[in-house]
Formats: sequence, C-alpha cells, structure tokens
Amino acid sequence: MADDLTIQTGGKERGIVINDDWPGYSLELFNYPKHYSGDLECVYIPHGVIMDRTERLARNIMGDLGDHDIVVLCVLKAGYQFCADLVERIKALSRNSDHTLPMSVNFIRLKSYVNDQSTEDLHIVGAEDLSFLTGKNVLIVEAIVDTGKTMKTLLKHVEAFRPKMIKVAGLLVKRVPNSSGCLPDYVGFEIPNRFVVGYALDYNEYFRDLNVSFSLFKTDFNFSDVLHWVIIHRPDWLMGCLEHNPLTQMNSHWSIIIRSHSDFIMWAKSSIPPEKADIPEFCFKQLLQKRGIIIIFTISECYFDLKVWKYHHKKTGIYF
Ligand SMILES: O=P(O)(O)OC[C@H]1O[C@H](OP(=O)(O)OP(=O)(O)O)[C@H](O)[C@@H]1O
Ligand SMILES: Nc1nc2[nH]cnc2c(=O)[nH]1
Repeated sequence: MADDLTIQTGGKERGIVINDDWPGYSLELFNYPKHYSGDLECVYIPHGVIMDRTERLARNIMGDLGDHDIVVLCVLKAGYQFCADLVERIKALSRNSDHTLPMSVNFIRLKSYVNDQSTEDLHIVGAEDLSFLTGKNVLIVEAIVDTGKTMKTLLKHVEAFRPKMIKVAGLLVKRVPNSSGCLPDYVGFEIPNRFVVGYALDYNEYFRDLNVSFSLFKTDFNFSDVLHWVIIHRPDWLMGCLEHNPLTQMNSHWSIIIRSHSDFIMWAKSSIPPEKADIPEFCFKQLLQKRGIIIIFTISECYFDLKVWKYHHKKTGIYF
C-alpha cells in the first residue's frame, strides 16, 4: 500500500467504480428505520450488492492466500460489519473447496472523524501491542479508505511488529483530491467524494444501525431556519463555536457565515447591525456580548448538531 512499506503494490483493482453522477436509488424503494426519516438522501449501494461483491472479494482473497494461516485485523468501529460478512464468506469457501484458510480474528480501534471531517487527532484504542502479528500473514479489514490517513497510520503501526505479509481489504475507497495514495489490495467499491452512512458507517455514532447500505447523508435544508433554530435553542453551543474559532479574534464586527463543506457560502451576513439582521433580538444580545464575531458552520456540523439535539430531546417533546 504505502510506498515506504514492504507491501505488494502491483495490479490493484479499483473494484466496482461508482461514477460522480450516480444518483442512487430512491429511498421509497427500500425499508429503513423510521427514526432516520428525513435524514437520508438516497440508497447509494444496496445491501445485496455489497453482499455479492463481498463474496467475490472472499474468493479473490482465498485465491491469493489460500493454505496460508492468516490473522484478520478488523478496524473498528466501522469495519465490524464488513469484517463479519467477509470472514463468513471466506469460511463458507473454505468449507466448500480444496483450499483452506485457517483464520484468527483480532480487533483494533482507530478514531479520527468528528462529524464528517477527518481530524489530525488519530487515536489507536486498544490492541496497541500487536506483537502477536510478528511473522504472521495479516489481513487488515477496513470499511472505508477516504483521505487514507487512518490506513497509513495503521500500516506503520502494524509494520513495526514485523508481520510476514500484510494485505488490506477495504470495502469502499473514496475518490478524493488529496488521497494519501494508500490503496487496499482488495477493494469493494470506488465511490465519489460524498459522505456515506450505514452498514456500520456512522455520523457521530448515528446510522450504524442502518441496514439499507451506504446512504447519503442529507444536507438540503433551509439555512435561515437552521440558523434561527440554533440561535434560539443552542446559544451555548454557538458561543462554544465562537470560543474555539481563531477567526473570532480578528474583526470588530460580527458576521455569520454558513457554508457547505465544499466551501460554497450559502448564507452570509456581515457587519450588519443586529436590528437589521432578521434574527431574534435575544440572540443578538448573546452575540453582541462578544464583539468581533465570525461564526463559521459547515452544513453538516450545523445540521447534525440539530439532529443530535432533536434526538436528545425526543423524550422531552422538543422537536425541530
Ligand atoms: O481514510 P480516512 O480519511 O482516514 O478515513 C477512514 C476512517 O474513517 C472512519 O473511522 P472513524 O475515525 O470515523 O472511526 P469509526 O470507525 O469508529 O467510525 C473509517 O472507519 C476509517 O477507519
Ligand atoms: N460514515 C463515514 N465515515 C467515514 N470516514 C471516512 N469517510 C467516511 C464516510 O464517507 N462516511
């Protein structure tokens, strides 16, 4: 995978390539949990297609590694579903062919995403000591390779324990501009640069329980409504954003900018006196306590926070 690692790099397949203009399937055609209604855009890759592709990956892995012992290293949390399904299919092939692939399964947890953003803060949680991998054939099983940072870090970590061989199976690989260049040896699907959820892939821990696989997280909503709602119901959170935003120190005026993560500014007001800004007065009292405000929300940060809030308050009957 990475150039500096002793892993075979040649002849890698891109898997099933999903083009940028793929609209997905209408949600109306599938069953999905009621608690996610309104949150999803479409079904991007149906569960059955993932299962069929996984079966083929299992066959490719058996073909390459059959008769070697392997240690499967499942990357949690998102990798658990793919790993379970892949191992199940390798076991089935093992039962029904002349090749056999003795396997042990281990788990490692890496965490770097907050909302839909990769952070520099990558933690390896548990199984820091991987000395049981020394001299072994290792199959790393990962749900998604996006920026590739997780995989690069993990490979370095695993390499340090001197396994005999490392192969990587990744169900999804995203086409991203600044990819680390780490490509799995076995790829299920190459997908556009969109945020997908379901089949154990989460958004701040939501949607792991979504079985209609890989749906797109919905981001089309009315920004003014969202902003009003946040200001009214979450002034504390808003202030938190300000505290942590270095830009808040820069300007003696305030401005509120809402932008999508592709940097398209959807709604912006800058240096407007509060009484002309069409935002409830009490919010401005709070905002104006802090002079020099620039608030930058990304769509999903803002939207998801509302969702969390909505779910949080379901029991108390406050709805967005
Ligand atoms: O290629 P990258 O940009 O590094 O992203 C890929 C990683 O992101 C997700 O993990 P996350 O940090 O969200 O933790 P999780 O698996 O517990 O959801 C996913 O499971 C991958 O490990
Ligand atoms: N749920 C989810 N987690 C990710 N981690 C990296 N990319 C993604 C993605 O598209 N969806």
